[in-house]
Amino acid sequence: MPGGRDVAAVDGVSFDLAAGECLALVGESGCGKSVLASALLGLLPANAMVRGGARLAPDGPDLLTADQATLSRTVRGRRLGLIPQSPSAHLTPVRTVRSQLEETVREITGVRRSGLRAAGERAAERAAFPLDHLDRHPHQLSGGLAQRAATALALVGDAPLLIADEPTTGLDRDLVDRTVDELRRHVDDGRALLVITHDLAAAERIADRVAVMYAGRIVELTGADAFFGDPGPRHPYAAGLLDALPERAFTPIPGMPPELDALPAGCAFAPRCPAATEACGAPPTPTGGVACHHPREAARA
Ligand SMILES: Nc1ncnc2c1ncn2[C@@H]1O[C@H](COP(=O)(O)OP(=O)(O)OP(=O)(O)O)[C@@H](O)[C@H]1O
Ligand code: NI
Repeated sequence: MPGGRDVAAVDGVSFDLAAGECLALVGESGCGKSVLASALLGLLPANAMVRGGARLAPDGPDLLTADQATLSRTVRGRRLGLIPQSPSAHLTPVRTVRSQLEETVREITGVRRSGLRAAGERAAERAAFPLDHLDRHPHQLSGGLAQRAATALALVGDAPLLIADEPTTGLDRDLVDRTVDELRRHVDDGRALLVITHDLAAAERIADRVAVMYAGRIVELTGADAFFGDPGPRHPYAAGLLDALPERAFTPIPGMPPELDALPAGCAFAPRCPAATEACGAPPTPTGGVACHHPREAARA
């Protein structure tokens, strides 16, 4: 932070993700979703402090401590793919989309020169990137096209774990559905997907489980069917997110998330929580997937 203060942008987060499973990470802007993704990819700024561990396999290297050479040679793109939140920042500005796709295909899959053009075009098609735009440079692309170019690049490696940070931003609804279906295919082929999204409709369509983040912590982690259906979310913040949807109650959560350098001593959501009690002055211990002193029971029956 400016002025040399430290903030805990992500704190106490723990989850696992199996092959063939999609976990959706949801929560309001600024709650720490992208910082968590960057930590897993070793892409945090050099002055960031990270504690804990993260492994792709029980015998694999710890992603949080692995050196950059190992990460870029053996992990990123091959075992861990990323669809970044700001695709234009991750595309190389001076090269066409075609040349970036072909290079990635060649490096990761070893396709030979004679087959590269066709393989690059197949990669573009997976992300619905129009072939007649392949010879453009990133600055000649709309936000939605840059998003699809980044998605095409990330899908090339068919990595066992794909992290997609807001993969549907800037896309029309039918392209959202197409992208979501392509990502779901990645999961149904036996790979894992961590999808970060504001779009709860997309999360409902794709996820097996849902993790809700608030002020740097996971406040609820549960099955998608239970979350979106019956009995519904148990954490009041998670319930508030769903109630804010136009197709549900369309009632926003009052107030704003706290500043990370001025978190309340107890439950960070208590100042906005309709059900807060004195107990909420102490931090809640996550129990049964919910970090709340007064989780909702099966209230929607
Ligand atoms: N390099 C940094 N230095 C200081 N604070 C940072 C840094 N990077 C992120 N933050 C802070 O960490 C918090 C979490 O940011 P993050 O980008 O992870 O949010 P997010 O949940 O991905 O939000 P969005 O939905 O808008 O993408 C924010 O409050 C942000 O200001
Ligand atoms: Ni983000």
